[in-house]
Amino acid sequence: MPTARLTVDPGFRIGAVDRRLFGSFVEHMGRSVYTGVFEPDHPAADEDGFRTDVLDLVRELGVTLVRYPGGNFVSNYRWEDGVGPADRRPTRLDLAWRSVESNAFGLNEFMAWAAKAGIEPMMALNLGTRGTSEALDLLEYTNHPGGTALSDLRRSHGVADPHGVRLWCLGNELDGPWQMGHKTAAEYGRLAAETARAMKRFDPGLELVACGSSNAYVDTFASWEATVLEHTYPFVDYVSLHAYYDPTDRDTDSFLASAAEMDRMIDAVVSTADHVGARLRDRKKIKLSFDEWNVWYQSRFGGEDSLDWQPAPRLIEDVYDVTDAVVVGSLLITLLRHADRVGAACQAQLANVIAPIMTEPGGPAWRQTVFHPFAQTARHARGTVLRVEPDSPVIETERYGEVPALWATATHDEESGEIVLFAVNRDRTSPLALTAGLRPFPGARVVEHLVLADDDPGAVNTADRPDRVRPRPVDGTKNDDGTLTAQLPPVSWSMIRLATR
Ligand SMILES: O=[N+]([O-])c1ccc(O[C@@H]2O[C@@H](CO)[C@H](O)[C@H]2O)cc1
Repeated sequence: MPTARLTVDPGFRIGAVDRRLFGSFVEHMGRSVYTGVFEPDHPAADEDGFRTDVLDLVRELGVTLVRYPGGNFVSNYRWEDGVGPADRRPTRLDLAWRSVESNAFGLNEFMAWAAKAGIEPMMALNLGTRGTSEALDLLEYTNHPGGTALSDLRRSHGVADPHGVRLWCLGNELDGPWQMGHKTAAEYGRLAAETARAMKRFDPGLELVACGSSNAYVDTFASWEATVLEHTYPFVDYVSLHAYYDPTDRDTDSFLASAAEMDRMIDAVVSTADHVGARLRDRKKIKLSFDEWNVWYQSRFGGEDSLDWQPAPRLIEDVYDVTDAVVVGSLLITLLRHADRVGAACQAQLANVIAPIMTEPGGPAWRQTVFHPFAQTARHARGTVLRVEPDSPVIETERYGEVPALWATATHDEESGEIVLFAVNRDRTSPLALTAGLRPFPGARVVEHLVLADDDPGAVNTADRPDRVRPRPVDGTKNDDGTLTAQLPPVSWSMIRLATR
Protein backbone atom coordinates (compact mmCIF):
# COMPACT_ATOMS: atom_id res chain seq x y z
CA MET A 1 0.00 0.00 0.00
CA PRO A 2 1.37 3.48 -0.79
CA THR A 3 2.46 5.31 2.36
CA ALA A 4 2.46 9.00 3.29
CA ARG A 5 4.38 10.39 6.25
CA LEU A 6 4.17 13.55 8.27
CA THR A 7 5.35 14.90 11.62
CA VAL A 8 3.29 16.77 14.19
CA ASP A 9 5.33 19.13 16.35
CA PRO A 10 3.97 21.92 18.59
CA GLY A 11 7.01 24.03 17.69
CA PHE A 12 5.85 24.40 14.07
CA ARG A 13 3.00 26.84 14.49
CA ILE A 14 1.14 28.41 11.57
CA GLY A 15 -1.36 30.46 13.54
CA ALA A 16 -4.38 30.37 15.80
CA VAL A 17 -7.57 28.79 14.48
CA ASP A 18 -9.80 31.82 13.99
CA ARG A 19 -13.37 30.77 14.76
CA ARG A 20 -14.44 33.02 11.87
CA LEU A 21 -13.08 30.38 9.48
CA PHE A 22 -16.30 28.42 9.96
CA GLY A 23 -18.58 30.96 8.38
CA SER A 24 -21.50 30.54 6.02
CA PHE A 25 -23.65 32.73 3.81
CA VAL A 26 -27.36 33.58 3.67
CA GLU A 27 -28.26 35.48 0.51
CA HIS A 28 -31.66 36.59 -0.72
CA MET A 29 -31.37 34.06 -3.51
CA GLY A 30 -33.52 31.08 -4.42
CA ARG A 31 -34.74 29.37 -1.24
CA SER A 32 -31.85 30.37 0.99
CA VAL A 33 -34.00 32.75 3.09
CA TYR A 34 -37.60 31.93 2.18
CA THR A 35 -38.44 28.28 3.01
CA GLY A 36 -34.77 27.89 4.01
CA VAL A 37 -34.16 29.68 7.30
CA PHE A 38 -37.49 31.56 7.32
CA GLU A 39 -40.89 29.96 6.78
CA PRO A 40 -43.57 31.32 9.12
CA ASP A 41 -46.15 28.73 7.97
CA HIS A 42 -43.91 25.75 8.65
CA PRO A 43 -45.01 23.46 11.52
CA ALA A 44 -41.54 23.86 13.10
CA ALA A 45 -41.49 27.68 12.80
CA ASP A 46 -40.99 29.67 16.00
CA GLU A 47 -42.70 32.96 16.95
CA ASP A 48 -40.38 34.86 14.56
CA GLY A 49 -41.08 32.55 11.62
CA PHE A 50 -37.64 30.88 11.82
CA ARG A 51 -37.52 27.15 11.13
CA THR A 52 -36.35 25.56 14.37
CA ASP A 53 -35.40 22.33 12.54
CA VAL A 54 -33.00 24.42 10.43
CA LEU A 55 -31.74 26.34 13.48
CA ASP A 56 -30.91 23.02 15.15
CA LEU A 57 -28.93 21.91 12.10
CA VAL A 58 -27.14 25.28 11.90
CA ARG A 59 -26.00 24.84 15.51
CA GLU A 60 -24.91 21.26 14.80
CA LEU A 61 -23.02 22.46 11.72
CA GLY A 62 -21.07 24.74 14.05
CA VAL A 63 -21.34 27.86 11.91
CA THR A 64 -19.70 30.83 13.63
CA LEU A 65 -20.26 33.67 11.17
CA VAL A 66 -22.91 34.35 8.51
CA ARG A 67 -22.58 36.79 5.62
CA TYR A 68 -25.80 38.57 4.61
CA PRO A 69 -27.76 39.65 2.48
CA GLY A 70 -25.67 38.89 -0.64
CA GLY A 71 -23.98 38.14 -2.95
CA ASN A 72 -25.12 39.55 -6.24
CA PHE A 73 -28.43 40.45 -4.59
CA VAL A 74 -26.86 43.12 -2.39
CA SER A 75 -25.57 45.19 -5.29
CA ASN A 76 -29.05 46.58 -6.02
CA TYR A 77 -30.58 46.22 -2.55
CA ARG A 78 -32.23 48.98 -0.55
CA TRP A 79 -31.84 47.99 3.09
CA GLU A 80 -34.71 50.34 4.04
CA ASP A 81 -37.13 48.03 2.18
CA GLY A 82 -36.50 45.29 4.73
CA VAL A 83 -37.14 47.18 7.98
CA GLY A 84 -40.27 48.45 9.72
CA PRO A 85 -43.78 47.01 9.79
CA ALA A 86 -43.84 43.90 7.60
CA ASP A 87 -47.18 44.77 5.98
CA ARG A 88 -45.80 48.05 4.70
CA ARG A 89 -42.67 46.67 3.07
CA PRO A 90 -42.50 46.95 -0.71
CA THR A 91 -42.31 43.99 -3.06
CA ARG A 92 -39.41 44.55 -5.48
CA LEU A 93 -37.79 43.03 -8.50
CA ASP A 94 -34.45 41.41 -7.69
CA LEU A 95 -32.47 42.00 -10.87
CA ALA A 96 -29.55 39.81 -9.78
CA TRP A 97 -31.59 36.61 -9.72
CA ARG A 98 -34.58 37.76 -11.79
CA SER A 99 -36.81 36.99 -8.80
CA VAL A 100 -39.48 38.78 -6.81
CA GLU A 101 -38.42 39.92 -3.34
CA SER A 102 -41.18 40.35 -0.74
CA ASN A 103 -38.88 41.92 1.88
CA ALA A 104 -40.71 39.93 4.58
CA PHE A 105 -37.24 39.11 5.91
CA GLY A 106 -34.77 41.96 6.41
CA LEU A 107 -32.03 43.30 8.63
CA ASN A 108 -33.75 42.97 12.02
CA GLU A 109 -35.08 39.50 11.20
CA PHE A 110 -31.58 38.44 10.19
CA MET A 111 -30.09 39.81 13.41
CA ALA A 112 -32.74 38.05 15.52
CA TRP A 113 -32.08 34.83 13.62
CA ALA A 114 -28.29 35.21 14.05
CA ALA A 115 -28.70 35.72 17.80
CA LYS A 116 -30.82 32.57 18.07
CA ALA A 117 -28.29 30.62 15.98
CA GLY A 118 -25.43 31.95 18.12
CA ILE A 119 -23.50 33.28 15.12
CA GLU A 120 -21.69 36.53 14.35
CA PRO A 121 -23.24 38.59 11.55
CA MET A 122 -21.14 39.79 8.60
CA MET A 123 -23.04 42.50 6.74
CA ALA A 124 -22.50 43.28 3.06
CA LEU A 125 -23.11 46.81 1.77
CA ASN A 126 -24.53 47.82 -1.58
CA LEU A 127 -21.62 49.57 -3.31
CA GLY A 128 -23.00 48.65 -6.72
CA THR A 129 -25.98 50.93 -7.32
CA ARG A 130 -25.53 52.90 -4.08
CA GLY A 131 -22.70 54.72 -2.35
CA THR A 132 -21.09 56.05 0.82
CA SER A 133 -24.14 57.94 2.04
CA GLU A 134 -26.47 54.93 2.04
CA ALA A 135 -23.75 52.78 3.64
CA LEU A 136 -23.43 55.31 6.46
CA ASP A 137 -27.21 55.40 6.89
CA LEU A 138 -27.24 51.64 7.27
CA LEU A 139 -24.36 51.79 9.75
CA GLU A 140 -26.14 54.41 11.86
CA TYR A 141 -29.39 52.43 11.81
CA THR A 142 -27.57 49.21 12.72
CA ASN A 143 -24.94 50.28 15.23
CA HIS A 144 -25.78 53.67 16.80
CA PRO A 145 -27.47 53.43 20.23
CA GLY A 146 -30.09 56.19 19.78
CA GLY A 147 -30.88 59.88 19.70
CA THR A 148 -30.43 60.30 15.94
CA ALA A 149 -32.93 59.96 13.14
CA LEU A 150 -31.85 56.51 11.96
CA SER A 151 -31.00 54.97 15.33
CA ASP A 152 -34.39 56.17 16.61
CA LEU A 153 -36.01 54.71 13.52
CA ARG A 154 -34.54 51.33 14.51
CA ARG A 155 -35.83 51.81 18.05
CA SER A 156 -39.28 52.63 16.66
CA HIS A 157 -39.05 49.28 14.84
CA GLY A 158 -38.83 47.55 18.21
CA VAL A 159 -35.04 47.11 18.39
CA ALA A 160 -33.83 49.15 21.39
CA ASP A 161 -30.21 48.03 21.46
CA PRO A 162 -27.79 48.58 18.59
CA HIS A 163 -26.81 45.41 16.77
CA GLY A 164 -23.08 46.06 17.11
CA VAL A 165 -22.07 44.53 13.77
CA ARG A 166 -18.26 44.61 13.54
CA LEU A 167 -17.52 42.94 10.22
CA TRP A 168 -18.65 44.66 6.99
CA CYS A 169 -18.10 43.76 3.33
CA LEU A 170 -17.57 46.83 1.13
CA GLY A 171 -19.78 45.49 -1.67
CA ASN A 172 -19.75 42.20 -3.57
CA GLU A 173 -17.82 41.05 -6.67
CA LEU A 174 -17.79 44.50 -8.24
CA ASP A 175 -15.23 43.31 -10.81
CA GLY A 176 -17.94 41.12 -12.39
CA PRO A 177 -19.94 42.43 -15.38
CA TRP A 178 -22.96 40.47 -14.04
CA GLN A 179 -22.98 42.74 -10.99
CA MET A 180 -25.44 45.66 -10.81
CA GLY A 181 -23.12 48.67 -10.64
CA HIS A 182 -20.05 46.77 -11.91
CA LYS A 183 -16.91 48.95 -11.73
CA THR A 184 -13.31 49.19 -12.80
CA ALA A 185 -10.74 48.52 -10.08
CA ALA A 186 -9.92 52.24 -9.81
CA GLU A 187 -13.59 53.27 -9.60
CA TYR A 188 -14.29 50.65 -6.95
CA GLY A 189 -11.06 51.33 -5.08
CA ARG A 190 -11.91 55.01 -4.65
CA LEU A 191 -15.50 54.32 -3.56
CA ALA A 192 -14.44 51.58 -1.14
CA ALA A 193 -11.68 53.77 0.32
CA GLU A 194 -13.94 56.75 0.96
CA THR A 195 -16.73 54.56 2.36
CA ALA A 196 -14.27 52.77 4.62
CA ARG A 197 -12.68 56.02 5.77
CA ALA A 198 -16.08 57.41 6.77
CA MET A 199 -17.16 54.15 8.45
CA LYS A 200 -13.98 54.12 10.54
CA ARG A 201 -14.70 57.71 11.55
CA PHE A 202 -17.99 56.39 12.97
CA ASP A 203 -16.17 53.52 14.72
CA PRO A 204 -12.43 52.76 14.30
CA GLY A 205 -13.07 49.28 15.69
CA LEU A 206 -15.06 48.16 12.64
CA GLU A 207 -13.44 45.47 10.49
CA LEU A 208 -13.83 46.11 6.78
CA VAL A 209 -13.46 43.80 3.81
CA ALA A 210 -12.50 45.16 0.38
CA CYS A 211 -13.74 43.16 -2.62
CA GLY A 212 -11.14 41.05 -4.29
CA SER A 213 -11.73 39.27 -7.60
CA SER A 214 -14.86 37.20 -8.14
CA ASN A 215 -12.67 34.22 -9.08
CA ALA A 216 -9.06 33.41 -9.94
CA TYR A 217 -9.79 33.04 -13.68
CA VAL A 218 -10.90 36.56 -14.53
CA ASP A 219 -8.35 38.49 -16.62
CA THR A 220 -8.01 41.11 -13.92
CA PHE A 221 -7.19 38.64 -11.09
CA ALA A 222 -4.34 40.03 -8.91
CA SER A 223 -4.21 43.35 -10.79
CA TRP A 224 -7.72 44.13 -9.44
CA GLU A 225 -6.54 43.37 -5.88
CA ALA A 226 -3.38 45.47 -6.37
CA THR A 227 -5.31 48.53 -7.60
CA VAL A 228 -8.09 48.21 -5.02
CA LEU A 229 -5.57 47.87 -2.18
CA GLU A 230 -3.52 50.83 -3.45
CA HIS A 231 -6.62 52.92 -2.71
CA THR A 232 -7.96 51.18 0.38
CA TYR A 233 -4.92 49.80 2.24
CA PRO A 234 -4.96 52.12 5.28
CA PHE A 235 -8.72 51.77 5.79
CA VAL A 236 -9.46 48.07 5.35
CA ASP A 237 -8.60 44.94 7.28
CA TYR A 238 -9.40 42.20 4.81
CA VAL A 239 -9.52 41.54 1.08
CA SER A 240 -12.08 38.99 -0.13
CA LEU A 241 -11.60 35.83 -2.19
CA HIS A 242 -14.34 33.85 -3.92
CA ALA A 243 -13.94 30.43 -5.55
CA TYR A 244 -16.28 27.66 -6.62
CA TYR A 245 -15.05 24.27 -7.76
CA ASP A 246 -17.09 22.54 -10.46
CA PRO A 247 -17.18 18.73 -10.62
CA THR A 248 -19.26 18.64 -13.79
CA ASP A 249 -16.72 17.70 -16.44
CA ARG A 250 -15.99 14.45 -14.58
CA ASP A 251 -12.21 14.93 -14.64
CA THR A 252 -12.43 13.60 -11.10
CA ASP A 253 -8.70 13.56 -10.38
CA SER A 254 -8.50 17.30 -11.10
CA PHE A 255 -11.67 17.99 -9.15
CA LEU A 256 -10.27 16.10 -6.14
CA ALA A 257 -7.24 18.41 -6.35
CA SER A 258 -9.36 21.59 -6.07
CA ALA A 259 -7.75 22.42 -2.73
CA ALA A 260 -4.38 22.76 -4.50
CA GLU A 261 -5.95 25.45 -6.66
CA MET A 262 -7.41 27.18 -3.59
CA ASP A 263 -3.95 27.04 -2.04
CA ARG A 264 -2.40 28.74 -5.08
CA MET A 265 -5.09 31.42 -5.09
CA ILE A 266 -4.47 32.24 -1.44
CA ASP A 267 -0.71 32.49 -2.06
CA ALA A 268 -1.35 34.82 -5.00
CA VAL A 269 -3.58 37.18 -3.00
CA VAL A 270 -1.19 37.19 -0.02
CA SER A 271 1.73 38.13 -2.34
CA THR A 272 -0.32 40.83 -4.04
CA ALA A 273 -1.45 42.36 -0.73
CA ASP A 274 2.09 42.23 0.67
CA HIS A 275 3.46 43.83 -2.49
CA VAL A 276 1.10 46.78 -2.01
CA GLY A 277 1.99 46.95 1.69
CA ALA A 278 5.69 47.04 0.81
CA ARG A 279 5.16 49.74 -1.80
CA LEU A 280 3.17 51.86 0.66
CA ARG A 281 5.73 51.16 3.42
CA ASP A 282 2.84 50.05 5.60
CA ARG A 283 3.73 47.39 8.18
CA LYS A 284 0.12 46.31 8.56
CA LYS A 285 -0.76 42.93 7.01
CA ILE A 286 -4.07 42.65 5.20
CA LYS A 287 -5.97 39.51 6.16
CA LEU A 288 -7.92 37.35 3.73
CA SER A 289 -11.66 36.81 3.93
CA PHE A 290 -12.50 33.77 1.79
CA ASP A 291 -16.14 34.77 2.00
CA GLU A 292 -17.52 32.60 -0.80
CA TRP A 293 -16.19 29.09 -1.34
CA ASN A 294 -17.77 25.76 -2.16
CA VAL A 295 -18.34 23.02 -4.68
CA TRP A 296 -20.86 24.25 -7.27
CA TYR A 297 -22.10 22.34 -10.35
CA GLN A 298 -21.91 25.65 -12.17
CA SER A 299 -22.25 24.23 -15.65
CA ARG A 300 -25.70 22.89 -14.69
CA PHE A 301 -26.87 26.41 -13.88
CA GLY A 302 -28.88 27.86 -16.75
CA GLY A 303 -27.75 31.41 -15.90
CA GLU A 304 -29.77 34.31 -14.56
CA ASP A 305 -31.58 34.73 -17.88
CA SER A 306 -33.30 31.37 -17.37
CA LEU A 307 -35.21 32.83 -14.40
CA ASP A 308 -38.62 34.45 -14.70
CA TRP A 309 -39.55 36.62 -11.72
CA GLN A 310 -40.74 34.07 -9.19
CA PRO A 311 -40.51 34.53 -5.43
CA ALA A 312 -37.94 32.14 -3.91
CA PRO A 313 -37.45 29.91 -6.99
CA ARG A 314 -35.62 26.59 -6.74
CA LEU A 315 -32.20 27.83 -7.75
CA ILE A 316 -28.87 25.93 -7.88
CA GLU A 317 -30.06 23.33 -5.37
CA ASP A 318 -27.08 21.08 -6.05
CA VAL A 319 -27.19 17.61 -4.53
CA TYR A 320 -23.74 16.70 -3.22
CA ASP A 321 -22.16 13.26 -3.27
CA VAL A 322 -19.31 11.65 -1.32
CA THR A 323 -16.61 12.97 -3.67
CA ASP A 324 -17.98 16.51 -3.23
CA ALA A 325 -17.83 16.10 0.56
CA VAL A 326 -14.20 14.94 0.37
CA VAL A 327 -13.38 18.04 -1.68
CA VAL A 328 -15.18 20.27 0.85
CA GLY A 329 -13.13 18.62 3.61
CA SER A 330 -9.93 19.28 1.67
CA LEU A 331 -10.87 22.95 1.09
CA LEU A 332 -11.30 23.34 4.85
CA ILE A 333 -7.84 21.81 5.29
CA THR A 334 -6.43 24.46 2.94
CA LEU A 335 -8.12 27.27 4.86
CA LEU A 336 -6.60 25.94 8.10
CA ARG A 337 -3.18 25.60 6.48
CA HIS A 338 -3.34 29.36 5.86
CA ALA A 339 -4.51 30.27 9.36
CA ASP A 340 -1.78 32.91 9.57
CA ARG A 341 -3.49 35.01 6.88
CA VAL A 342 -7.03 33.76 6.28
CA GLY A 343 -9.03 35.31 9.10
CA ALA A 344 -12.57 34.64 7.91
CA ALA A 345 -14.24 32.27 5.46
CA CYS A 346 -17.83 31.56 4.43
CA GLN A 347 -19.06 28.43 2.74
CA ALA A 348 -21.63 29.55 0.17
CA GLN A 349 -24.41 29.06 1.07
CA LEU A 350 -26.19 27.77 4.19
CA ALA A 351 -29.60 26.45 3.13
CA ASN A 352 -30.87 25.04 -0.19
CA VAL A 353 -28.66 27.17 -2.49
CA ILE A 354 -25.44 25.10 -2.96
CA ALA A 355 -25.84 24.28 0.69
CA PRO A 356 -25.03 21.80 3.45
CA ILE A 357 -28.63 22.04 4.72
CA MET A 358 -31.60 21.18 2.51
CA THR A 359 -35.27 21.76 3.26
CA GLU A 360 -38.65 21.09 1.74
CA PRO A 361 -41.32 23.78 2.14
CA GLY A 362 -43.65 22.51 4.87
CA GLY A 363 -41.47 19.39 5.05
CA PRO A 364 -38.22 18.07 6.49
CA ALA A 365 -34.72 19.51 6.72
CA TRP A 366 -31.67 17.27 6.25
CA ARG A 367 -27.88 17.20 6.04
CA GLN A 368 -26.15 16.96 2.67
CA THR A 369 -22.91 14.96 2.47
CA VAL A 370 -20.86 18.18 2.64
CA PHE A 371 -22.44 19.00 6.00
CA HIS A 372 -20.28 16.41 7.74
CA PRO A 373 -16.67 17.49 7.11
CA PHE A 374 -17.70 21.07 7.87
CA ALA A 375 -19.40 20.14 11.15
CA GLN A 376 -16.52 17.97 12.34
CA THR A 377 -13.87 20.54 11.39
CA ALA A 378 -15.77 23.43 12.99
CA ARG A 379 -16.18 21.37 16.13
CA HIS A 380 -12.70 19.94 16.51
CA ALA A 381 -10.23 22.33 14.83
CA ARG A 382 -9.28 24.41 17.87
CA GLY A 383 -6.23 26.11 19.28
CA THR A 384 -3.25 26.37 16.93
CA VAL A 385 -2.74 25.05 13.42
CA LEU A 386 0.54 23.17 13.19
CA ARG A 387 2.63 22.99 10.04
CA VAL A 388 2.81 19.43 8.75
CA GLU A 389 4.89 18.78 5.66
CA PRO A 390 3.61 15.47 4.31
CA ASP A 391 5.87 13.27 2.25
CA SER A 392 3.25 11.72 -0.02
CA PRO A 393 2.87 9.76 -3.24
CA VAL A 394 1.61 12.02 -6.02
CA ILE A 395 -1.29 11.98 -8.48
CA GLU A 396 -1.01 13.40 -11.98
CA THR A 397 -3.95 15.68 -12.78
CA GLU A 398 -4.86 17.28 -16.05
CA ARG A 399 -5.73 20.69 -14.64
CA TYR A 400 -3.17 21.14 -11.85
CA GLY A 401 -0.28 18.82 -12.73
CA GLU A 402 1.18 16.70 -9.93
CA VAL A 403 -0.58 16.92 -6.57
CA PRO A 404 0.08 14.95 -3.37
CA ALA A 405 -2.37 12.09 -2.73
CA LEU A 406 -2.46 13.13 0.94
CA TRP A 407 -3.82 16.58 1.85
CA ALA A 408 -3.56 17.19 5.57
CA THR A 409 -3.28 19.56 8.49
CA ALA A 410 -3.17 19.31 12.28
CA THR A 411 -4.45 21.41 15.15
CA HIS A 412 -3.31 21.48 18.77
CA ASP A 413 -5.65 22.76 21.44
CA GLU A 414 -3.38 23.84 24.27
CA GLU A 415 -6.36 24.07 26.64
CA SER A 416 -7.65 20.52 26.27
CA GLY A 417 -4.36 19.06 25.08
CA GLU A 418 -6.12 17.52 22.08
CA ILE A 419 -4.38 17.03 18.75
CA VAL A 420 -6.54 16.61 15.67
CA LEU A 421 -5.38 15.46 12.25
CA PHE A 422 -7.51 16.22 9.20
CA ALA A 423 -6.50 14.14 6.20
CA VAL A 424 -7.78 13.49 2.68
CA ASN A 425 -6.74 10.65 0.42
CA ARG A 426 -7.30 11.88 -3.12
CA ASP A 427 -6.42 8.56 -4.71
CA ARG A 428 -9.49 7.10 -6.41
CA THR A 429 -8.36 3.48 -6.41
CA SER A 430 -5.82 2.87 -3.69
CA PRO A 431 -6.01 3.24 0.08
CA LEU A 432 -3.18 5.21 1.65
CA ALA A 433 -1.22 4.23 4.74
CA LEU A 434 -0.64 7.28 6.93
CA THR A 435 2.28 7.39 9.34
CA ALA A 436 2.44 10.42 11.63
CA GLY A 437 5.38 11.15 13.93
CA LEU A 438 4.11 12.27 17.34
CA ARG A 439 7.31 12.09 19.43
CA PRO A 440 6.79 15.52 21.07
CA PHE A 441 3.51 14.23 22.54
CA PRO A 442 4.48 11.22 24.70
CA GLY A 443 1.48 9.17 25.74
CA ALA A 444 -0.81 10.59 23.04
CA ARG A 445 -3.65 8.14 22.44
CA VAL A 446 -6.18 7.92 19.64
CA VAL A 447 -9.68 8.69 20.90
CA GLU A 448 -11.51 8.80 17.59
CA HIS A 449 -10.93 8.26 13.87
CA LEU A 450 -13.95 9.24 11.77
CA VAL A 451 -13.93 8.69 8.03
CA LEU A 452 -16.19 9.90 5.27
CA ALA A 453 -15.91 7.49 2.33
CA ASP A 454 -18.16 5.05 0.51
CA ASP A 455 -17.95 2.12 -1.86
CA ASP A 456 -20.06 4.36 -4.08
CA PRO A 457 -18.39 7.81 -4.22
CA GLY A 458 -21.52 9.04 -6.03
CA ALA A 459 -23.77 8.30 -3.03
CA VAL A 460 -25.93 11.23 -1.84
CA ASN A 461 -28.34 12.10 0.97
CA THR A 462 -31.98 12.84 0.13
CA ALA A 463 -35.18 13.66 2.02
CA ASP A 464 -36.02 9.93 1.91
CA ARG A 465 -32.54 8.73 2.88
CA PRO A 466 -31.10 11.69 4.82
CA ASP A 467 -28.37 9.65 6.54
CA ARG A 468 -27.24 7.47 3.63
CA VAL A 469 -23.83 9.20 3.84
CA ARG A 470 -22.29 10.12 7.18
CA PRO A 471 -18.91 9.80 8.85
CA ARG A 472 -18.20 6.43 10.41
CA PRO A 473 -15.73 5.42 13.13
CA VAL A 474 -12.69 3.42 12.04
CA ASP A 475 -10.93 0.82 14.17
CA GLY A 476 -7.25 0.01 14.01
CA THR A 477 -5.82 3.53 14.09
CA LYS A 478 -3.17 3.54 16.81
CA ASN A 479 -0.19 5.37 18.24
CA ASP A 480 2.76 3.20 19.30
CA ASP A 481 5.90 4.79 20.67
CA GLY A 482 5.18 8.15 19.09
CA THR A 483 4.17 6.84 15.64
CA LEU A 484 0.56 6.99 14.59
CA THR A 485 -0.56 4.58 11.90
CA ALA A 486 -3.87 4.83 10.07
CA GLN A 487 -5.38 3.65 6.84
CA LEU A 488 -7.19 6.16 4.62
CA PRO A 489 -9.64 4.61 2.11
CA PRO A 490 -9.70 5.81 -1.52
CA VAL A 491 -11.49 9.18 -1.95
CA SER A 492 -11.85 9.78 1.77
CA TRP A 493 -11.82 12.52 4.37
CA SER A 494 -10.63 11.63 7.88
CA MET A 495 -10.53 13.26 11.27
CA ILE A 496 -8.23 11.63 13.84
CA ARG A 497 -8.40 12.94 17.41
CA LEU A 498 -5.73 12.25 20.02
CA ALA A 499 -5.71 13.02 23.72
CA THR A 500 -2.35 13.96 25.22
CA ARG A 501 -3.39 14.06 28.88
O1 LIG B 1 -18.06 32.17 -12.20
N1 LIG B 1 -19.17 32.72 -12.37
O2 LIG B 1 -19.72 32.75 -13.47
C1 LIG B 1 -19.83 33.28 -11.25
C2 LIG B 1 -20.98 34.01 -11.46
C3 LIG B 1 -21.63 34.56 -10.37
C4 LIG B 1 -21.13 34.38 -9.12
O3 LIG B 1 -21.82 34.99 -8.10
C5 LIG B 1 -21.48 34.77 -6.77
O4 LIG B 1 -21.99 33.51 -6.38
C6 LIG B 1 -23.33 33.71 -5.99
C7 LIG B 1 -23.82 32.48 -5.26
O5 LIG B 1 -23.23 32.28 -4.01
C8 LIG B 1 -23.25 35.00 -5.21
O6 LIG B 1 -24.45 35.72 -5.18
C9 LIG B 1 -22.24 35.80 -5.96
O7 LIG B 1 -21.47 36.62 -5.13
C10 LIG B 1 -20.00 33.64 -8.93
C11 LIG B 1 -19.33 33.09 -10.01
